[in-house]
Amino acid sequence: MHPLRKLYDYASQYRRDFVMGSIYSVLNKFFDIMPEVLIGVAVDIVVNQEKSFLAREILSDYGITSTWHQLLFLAALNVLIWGGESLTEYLHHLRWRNLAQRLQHDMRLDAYDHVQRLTLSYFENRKTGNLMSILNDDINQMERFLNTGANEIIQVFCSSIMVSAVFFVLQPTIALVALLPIPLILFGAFWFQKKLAPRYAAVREAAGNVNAKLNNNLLGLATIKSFAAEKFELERVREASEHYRATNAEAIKVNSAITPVIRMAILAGFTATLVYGGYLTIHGELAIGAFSVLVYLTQRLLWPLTRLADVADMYQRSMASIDRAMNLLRTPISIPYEGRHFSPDSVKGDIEFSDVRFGYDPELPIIDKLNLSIPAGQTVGFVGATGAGKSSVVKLLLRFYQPQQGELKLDGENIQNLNLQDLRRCIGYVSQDTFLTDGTVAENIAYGINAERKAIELAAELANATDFIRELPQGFDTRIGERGQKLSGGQRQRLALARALLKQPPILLLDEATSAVDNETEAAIQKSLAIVAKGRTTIVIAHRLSTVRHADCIHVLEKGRIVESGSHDELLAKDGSYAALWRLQTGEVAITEE
Ligand SMILES: Nc1ncnc2c1ncn2[C@@H]1O[C@H](COP(=O)(O)OP(=O)(O)OP(=O)(O)O)[C@@H](O)[C@H]1O
Repeated sequence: MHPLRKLYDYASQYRRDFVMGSIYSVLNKFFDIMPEVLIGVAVDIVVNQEKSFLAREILSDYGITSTWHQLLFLAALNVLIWGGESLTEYLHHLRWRNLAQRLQHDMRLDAYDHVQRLTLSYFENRKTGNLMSILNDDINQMERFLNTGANEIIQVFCSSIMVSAVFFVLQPTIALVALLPIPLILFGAFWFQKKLAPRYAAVREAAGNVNAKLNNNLLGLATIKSFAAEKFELERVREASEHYRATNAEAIKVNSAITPVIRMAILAGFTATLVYGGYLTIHGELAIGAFSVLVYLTQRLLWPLTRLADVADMYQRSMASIDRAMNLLRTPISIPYEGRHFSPDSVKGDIEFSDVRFGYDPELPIIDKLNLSIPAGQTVGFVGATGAGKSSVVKLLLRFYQPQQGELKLDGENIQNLNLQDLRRCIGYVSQDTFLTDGTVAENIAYGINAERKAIELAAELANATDFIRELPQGFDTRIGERGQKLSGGQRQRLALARALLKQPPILLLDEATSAVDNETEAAIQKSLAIVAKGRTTIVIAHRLSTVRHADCIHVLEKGRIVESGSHDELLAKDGSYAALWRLQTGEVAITEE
């Protein structure tokens, strides 16, 4: 589908603005062309006086034939026309620019809203910087197009038609001569446009790549510095930027050729009018007034066509951008949000995995035949080698991903039938890579909810974060920098934990939530969690076995399958891989604790 068609469908609520903007543009062009016609009429009045076209055909009915009155009439008409031109100029600018502003605002918000709803796997195959460039540059380009480009296209088109009409009325043979270059010009413009389309698509892609590179590097500055890789990265940015320059150069090469080609065609039309029209006038076959109108109008007809180059350029750039933005907006959301609404308070917390099979690549399952039942209120631990699939299990529960086979149930209902946001609202999730925003400590703990200061402080207390928060310059009101970079890893983790606890969710998912804190702090957190976890279903993932040893049940995962399950003591008694891991971590021999 053509990008304009996609835009038209998208902007259905703005169709009135499109129509009104177009009407004002057309009227404005009409008023803009009229002065040239009036010049011809003025010449005609001066030359033919009482026998002028105006006197004969229009004013004689009203008894106005004197040259002076004709000129006064013409002057009044002139004022009206200029007034009309100024008014429609104001109106078309107002319409188009307001439309551009409102549409870019809506589109940016819609696109962002849509991007937020896309599944995580969508982002894994794309570069953030590229998405940023769609949300910023491409939408801005669409704004520029509507600001000026749409009006220009309409006016170039209108002036061609209007001037051609005047030509045919005045002198059809000259009209033919003068208009002869137009098909050539239009053909040339379309030909160039076709050449430009893929080039501008490549330019936008290259711009996205530069953005992606810059974005990635700015996030990884500490690593770049620690590897003294500044030069290496500069080279990589240079490569991306050079590619952008080169693709743009390709487009410029084509674009720059348009104006000269069009100019030559215009020259042919103008010369023909001048010579042939002059010849007819000298031989009395064409009135002087008509001749002067034709000469002026040839300019007016053909000259705007040189703008075709810029218009075609902007059009193609904009189409490439609109296409990218529209495609983003039309990307299907593969995990739908819709489903049965429910309140977190109504959730008991029974979780069941039955025969679940899942792989990020469906051909390569990393979880297979997973059957697991977690009764409401229990605390369950997941341990196992790195890459065994522990995090993937909780991500399935959050419906970040969809299993290829089997079912996940919450309180006996397939989670696919539940409203996605309601499901997530009843889960407190602390991920391995905590995301903190550039706000205060309190704002970060109360992320996404309205909470009183007392509740925030209590959550911080439970996450054993109060001591370090009090030592910050403004305590709970200290700003922690982008991604919380002014805090240590362990401090960040405790804020993330406090944030999950503040929600008081019926289900808690803690994925290595305390991996970065020292043993003493962890022990303190464990004590709080033992209280918090009462009445909640809690899943704890940890490499440090001391984190999960008090869980009601511990599952050992290997290559996406549960190979051992039981309490800490039962697993030690089994003397399997859990017991071996315990020995490795503690140096203790495999004896059960009595
Ligand atoms: N987004 C992803 N796309 C493709 N493969 C992935 C993705 N996330 C994880 N994997 C792969 O899936 C497997 C399981 O990963 P998962 O994160 O579930 O392991 P884990 O047991 O939690 O590991 P760790 O203890 O290191 O956190 C790994 O082989 C990993 O490489």
